[in-house]
Amino acid sequence: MTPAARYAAAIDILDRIQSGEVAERALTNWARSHRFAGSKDRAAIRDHVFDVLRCKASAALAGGGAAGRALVAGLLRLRGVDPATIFTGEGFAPDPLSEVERAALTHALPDDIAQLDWPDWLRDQLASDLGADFDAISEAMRARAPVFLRVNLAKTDRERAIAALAKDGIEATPHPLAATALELGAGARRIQQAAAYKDGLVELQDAASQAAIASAPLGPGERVLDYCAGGGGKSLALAAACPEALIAAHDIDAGRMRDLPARAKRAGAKVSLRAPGDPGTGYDLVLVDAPCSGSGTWRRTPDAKWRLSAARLSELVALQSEILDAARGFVAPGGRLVYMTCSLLTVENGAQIANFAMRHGCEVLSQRQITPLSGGDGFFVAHLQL
Ligand SMILES: C[S@@+](CC[C@H](N)C(=O)[O-])C[C@H]1O[C@@H](n2cnc3c(N)ncnc32)[C@H](O)[C@@H]1O
Repeated sequence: MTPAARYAAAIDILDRIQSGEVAERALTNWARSHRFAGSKDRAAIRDHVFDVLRCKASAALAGGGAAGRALVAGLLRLRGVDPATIFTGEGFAPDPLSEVERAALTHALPDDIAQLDWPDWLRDQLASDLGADFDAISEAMRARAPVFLRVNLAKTDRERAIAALAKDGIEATPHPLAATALELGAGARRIQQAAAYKDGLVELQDAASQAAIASAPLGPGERVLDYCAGGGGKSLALAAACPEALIAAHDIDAGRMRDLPARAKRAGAKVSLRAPGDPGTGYDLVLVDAPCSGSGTWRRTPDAKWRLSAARLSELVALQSEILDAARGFVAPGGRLVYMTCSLLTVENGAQIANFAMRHGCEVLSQRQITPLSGGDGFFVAHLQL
């Protein structure tokens, strides 16, 4: 496909998303009905769609409308590319711009246009929560997120992992957020085919998650429960950080942990699985990586940004509070609770923890809000002494 034809495909897919289809499904359905598109085409089209979704409101303003054509033309304009060079109508390129469309592309844009790319109902809350960093974070959230790896210290070290990745043509550099973090450059898309990945020397994990795990040092023989383990990313990171700790993984949905045994085998990690509703008790440390808005990860899942509602956020806050109360019961006397979210919102983070500490009269040992200004996702971690 030509570069312009890929934009035409993105317009088609954006129209489907704008009419209510979930982004991933719209991309899959498009690929199924356009079998001629190769993997490079599909990757480029996906990038265009996600680039627009990250900046959907500002692209709509710049392009003069909310349909796929206006969104793509608006994004090109925001990037300093003349949309007329893509909308040529030649081959499979989008049809030429009409006069009305051209006129819509000329009006002036506000200086603080990045602030538009938050849901309207959430903007003031985020502005208040993020304070002086609001503008810079608004801008950062409109760019693609880097790809990060966690070096599996149980099998290798950072320098050897970098050398192993280089053999497969993948460029990796240490990232300051965590001692285990590598940021990928050229070749990042091939990571799952790389020997270093297949051999468990590295895992895909955001640098901010790695920093949060590094803040929870474990001792040999300590009993740890990863209460909301999901796919097990945090369990594996804990096991790599302290192979002598006894890690148990639990999730209310056993299906979410389906791949964990295979991932643990590849990583050479020992993680025992608990049945849903039977997490066990008497743990030295209970980790709650809670279900949340995901607002810190919206660079990777921009569709979710526009789908979150105020009602859903309230439900999540109530669920986090219930989960924390339940998790408290699994901690041994004198043990610790570590709470994490990939959210930027105080209501899910600092306020959630302050309420919990007040309800149960426990001490907040530390808390940290990581933002995309550090390079990784937005992430929150708090340590509580019970
Ligand atoms: C943010 S995800 C966890 C991600 C995971 N820790 C990782 O690193 O890949 C939150 C998880 O909490 C689980 N969950 C939701 N409600 C729960 C509950 N009441 N008790 C335990 N787990 C729950 C969800 O099934 C989901 O897998």
